[in-house]
Parts: sequence; C-alpha cells; structure tokens
Amino acid sequence: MLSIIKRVLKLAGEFAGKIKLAMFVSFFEAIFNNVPIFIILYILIGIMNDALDVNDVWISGGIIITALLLQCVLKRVIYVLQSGTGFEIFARERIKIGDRFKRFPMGYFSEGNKGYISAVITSDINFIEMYAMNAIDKVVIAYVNAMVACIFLLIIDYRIAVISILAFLIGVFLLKKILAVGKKHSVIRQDKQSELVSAVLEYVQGMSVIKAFNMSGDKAKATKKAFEEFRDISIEMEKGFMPYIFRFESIFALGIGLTILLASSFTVYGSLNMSIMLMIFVFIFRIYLPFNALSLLSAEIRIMEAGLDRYDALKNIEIIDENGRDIKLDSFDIEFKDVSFAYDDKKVLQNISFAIPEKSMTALVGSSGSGKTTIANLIARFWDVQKGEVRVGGVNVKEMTCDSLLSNISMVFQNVYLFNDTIFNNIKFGNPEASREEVIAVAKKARCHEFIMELPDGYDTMVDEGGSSLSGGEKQRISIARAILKDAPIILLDEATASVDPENEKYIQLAINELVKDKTLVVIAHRLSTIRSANQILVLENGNLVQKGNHNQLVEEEGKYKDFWDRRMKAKSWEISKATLAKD
Ligand SMILES: Nc1ncnc2c1ncn2[C@@H]1O[C@H](COP(=O)(O)OP(=O)(O)OP(=O)(O)O)[C@@H](O)[C@H]1O
Repeated sequence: MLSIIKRVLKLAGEFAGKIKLAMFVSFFEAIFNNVPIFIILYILIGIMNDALDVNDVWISGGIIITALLLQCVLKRVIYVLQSGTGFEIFARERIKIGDRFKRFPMGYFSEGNKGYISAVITSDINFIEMYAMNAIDKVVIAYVNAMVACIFLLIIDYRIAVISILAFLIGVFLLKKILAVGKKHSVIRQDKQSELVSAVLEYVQGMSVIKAFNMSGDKAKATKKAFEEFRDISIEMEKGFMPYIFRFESIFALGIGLTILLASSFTVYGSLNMSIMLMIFVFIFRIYLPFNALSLLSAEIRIMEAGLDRYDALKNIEIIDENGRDIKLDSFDIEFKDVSFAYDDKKVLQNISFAIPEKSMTALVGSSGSGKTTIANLIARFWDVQKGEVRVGGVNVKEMTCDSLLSNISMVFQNVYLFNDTIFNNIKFGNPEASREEVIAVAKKARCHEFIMELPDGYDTMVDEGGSSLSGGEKQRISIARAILKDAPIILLDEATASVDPENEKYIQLAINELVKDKTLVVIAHRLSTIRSANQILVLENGNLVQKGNHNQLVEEEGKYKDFWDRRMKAKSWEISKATLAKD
C-alpha cells in the first residue's frame, strides 16, 4: 500500500512537494474527522453520569461545528493541491517518453511492441493518472484513523486494544498478500491487454487487405482469441485473490465480534465502565472500516503497480545514443567503412565500404531485398551497425546524438506518413519555426500549392491519419515540401516504384529537383534517368557491394550493372515498340 505512494512520489518529481503537502493536510483532516465522535461520546457519557450542564453542551456543539468546518476547509486545500496534479505529472511523462522513443532503435517498434506501447501510454497511464491521487488520500486516511483508534483503545483498555491490534496486524499482512497475488496476475493480464491492442490495431489497419482477400474470418478469429484470453486472465485474477479477500474480511469480522464480546463481558463483570464500552463499540469500527475500504482499493492499487512496472520497463529501454554528443558537422560527406549489419540474426550487409563526397549524387541500385533501404536507414542511425563504421561529415554516427545527426538529414521515402493534422502543420513539421509564407513558398516549390488550394479548407484542411485522404503522389509531394522546409544538407530519397500517373510523376520529379539542389544526395534509384545522371552508382547484391562507379564506367564492365542496364533498355524498347504498334 505504502509502496504505491513512494512510487508515485518518485515519479512526481517537481510535483512531489505538492503531493506531500496534500498528504500532510490529509493527516489533519483525518484527525479532525475523529473529533466529533470524541465529543459525541463525551456528551453521551456526561448525560449518562448526569454530569453535563448547558454550557458544556454549547461548548461541545461549538467544537463539533468548528471541527466539521475545519474539515471542509482542509478538504478544499487537499483538492486544490491535488487537483490536476495526476494529469500534470503524466502529461509531462508522456512528453518525456515521446522524446525518448525517438532515440529507441527502430527495431523496437515491431508490431508486437506497438500494442505494448499503446497499452502502456493509454490504458496504464490513464488509469494511474485517474486514480493515484485518490488512492493516496484513502491510504493516508485509513492509516490515520486506525492509528488514532489504536492509541485511544490502548489508553482506555489495553486488553481490548491487544485483540484489536492483533486482528488489525493480521489484516495488514493479508492485505499485502492480496496485493502480491493481484500483482502477479496483473502483469499477465496487462501483457494480454497489449496483445489485445496489437491484434485490434492489426485488424483495423489491415482492413483493406482483409476485405480484398476475404480474410475477415481468419483475422477476426485472431482478434476474438485475444479478447477471450484477456477475459480468461481477468476472471483468473479475480479468483486468485478471492480467498485472501475472504480471509481478510473474516479476520476483521472476528476481531470486531471478539472486541464487542470482550467489552460487553468486562462491563457485565464490572471491570469496564459502561460509557467506555460505548466508546469502544464506536472506535472498533473506526479501525476496521477504513481498512475494509483499502481491501476494495487494493484492486485499483495492484493495477496501478503493474502499470507503473510496465511504464518503468518502457522508460528503461536502452536508448541508441546514450553516449552520443551534440556535434555540429562542418562537412556532409558520408562514408561506410567495412560495415556489416544484421536485423537480429538476419545478416543483411556484409563488409560494405564506400565514400559519398559532399554535394554529390549517389544512386543505390540492386534487386529487391539487396539492402538499399538498410543502407539509408544506417546513415540515419535508425539501427547501429554490428561491425565497421558509418561516418557522416567525418564523425562516427555512434558518437552523435540522434537529434544532432538527424538535424542534418531529410528522408523522403515511398511510404510517406502524414499526421492527423492540417496540411499546413504537416508541412511545417519540417521546421516548426517556419512562417505561413515560408510554408506556402516551399509548397509551391514542391508543386503542392495548386492541389492544396483546391481542397475545401486549403492549407487548413485536415489530413486523415496516415494521409489516407490524399493520393500517393500528393502525399509524396507534401513530404518533399516538408523536406525542402527542413533544408538539411543530406537527402535520403527513395524514388517511387509504385506507378503514379505521368502528370504526378512529372510534378514529383520537379519537386525533387528543387529539394536536392546543392545537397549530398543518396537515392534508392529506380528511374533510368536518375541512375544515369548519378555521380556514383553502388550496385548491391544480397547485401554485398558488387560494383561501384558512374554509369559510363559500369556499362563498360561485365557484371551485374551491365546485365541490369541491358535488361532495362530491352524492356524500354519493348514498351516503345508496343506503344508504336498500338498507335499504328
Ligand atoms: N526491420 C527489419 N527486420 C528484419 N529484416 C528486415 C527488416 N527490414 C528489412 N529486412 C530484410 O533485410 C533485407 C534487406 O532489406 P532492404 O529493405 O534493405 O532491401 P531493399 O534492397 O531496400 O529492398 P526493396 O527494393 O524491395 O525495398 C531483406 O531481406 C529484408 O527482408
């Protein structure tokens, strides 16, 4: 119970002072909460012993009203101190973890982990921010009430106090057990919840494929299985701690019963005053009832603890640039020195070496799966190489922070992602400081302005998540506008292979021409004209660099490139003759 308070305080950082102050005030609020009961008992005893005058009654009434009013004031102070604190803490934590995500290796963002991340950032954190402050309050009040009642019982009759305190200690022990059992199950339950989120995400994201291939049955089955597993573990969890809840409540029932029996017997046998007996009857409930409330709260606390465990685990994922420095580069050449790389066990690049001079254009060519995208990803340090070095501007990328490296790089890839925001903000993402005029100027350069102006709200038109409301060509031009705005000296570009209509292709090419002026350009090239105009062509095959040189040099050599070029030229002439035949 107390551990959840410690953990929330640790997480609270600069807000910890406010929470501690709220706890301190809660302590007094709980004390004032007991005052009316003492006074009522005082009045009762006075009346029974015929020892109360009107003055005493007035004073007692005054004390009760003052205590109740003070309690209201303190409640208000607690509310002011606590209100919004949970939301403040977790808004800050979400921003912090969001920043950290940028520094995780890309490999971490697998489908399975996406579900895990979503579950932690949404369900787990939401739950904690909603209930943490309330839980802290209830725990403090329960402990203070029990403490006051124990002290009171010790003062008035040690025999009864021993019984009550014993039952109370056994209850605390059982409460710990309930939490331990609950925590064990909560971990499994929350893992199942991540699996459930992954399954739902995959089901929804893949809906177009599922529909196209009529697979709704199979995929729905997987999602249904995830729902059923989640249901089963939730039921198992309830069953797991039910015996302990039963024992916990039984011990307290036994404690209350025994105390009442003893107090009545002592009174009958004359060793206890009747008024004291009455006080004991009242106070015995003051010990047990708050703890009973805590047993109910234990369900919330164990979910919070498991959520905090998962959040801590997410925060402790090793970031890729732990030892990186913010380095400002003076030059923007790129070098691979004997680089080997594998995705987990899958070897993808073997002993690759090449140099890309500043402000030159290098085309990566090779069959599908030969490792072209991987090379681009390694330049941006989305992953770290296992052997060799990737150097940018003469500096090993492992020595830099991701932010300082990526400030020099723009990536324009085929699978463009647009955020669920306005077109304007999607472009501005390239440079958050840019003015509206600058955004419009780059949109014009990227040949987006015309189609944006035809949208219902122009630049303020909302884009659906992922950009699904725009065509592939339009999305790519927006991503080029974003990159032009960033104005990074290094451009990593994946030319479109997907067939866009000739009109769109012309516009994309014009946009790219604007983007790459005076830049170090690495292009995963598919168009023959791009390949031909590159200063350097790197030919890859199964993760090996098999040839390098410019077009004129490579077509003279026997090898992969000449085969590839001859094949492409043949295909092109075949396409031309087919078009001529069609015209004839
Ligand atoms: N995240 C990943 N995890 C595991 N394997 C991967 C990952 N990304 C790529 N691969 C594998 O690495 C190899 C090289 O992939 P890469 O995307 O670099 O090739 P490519 O030449 O760009 O292919 P394409 O032209 O089809 O895009 C492939 O076998 C691919 O399946």
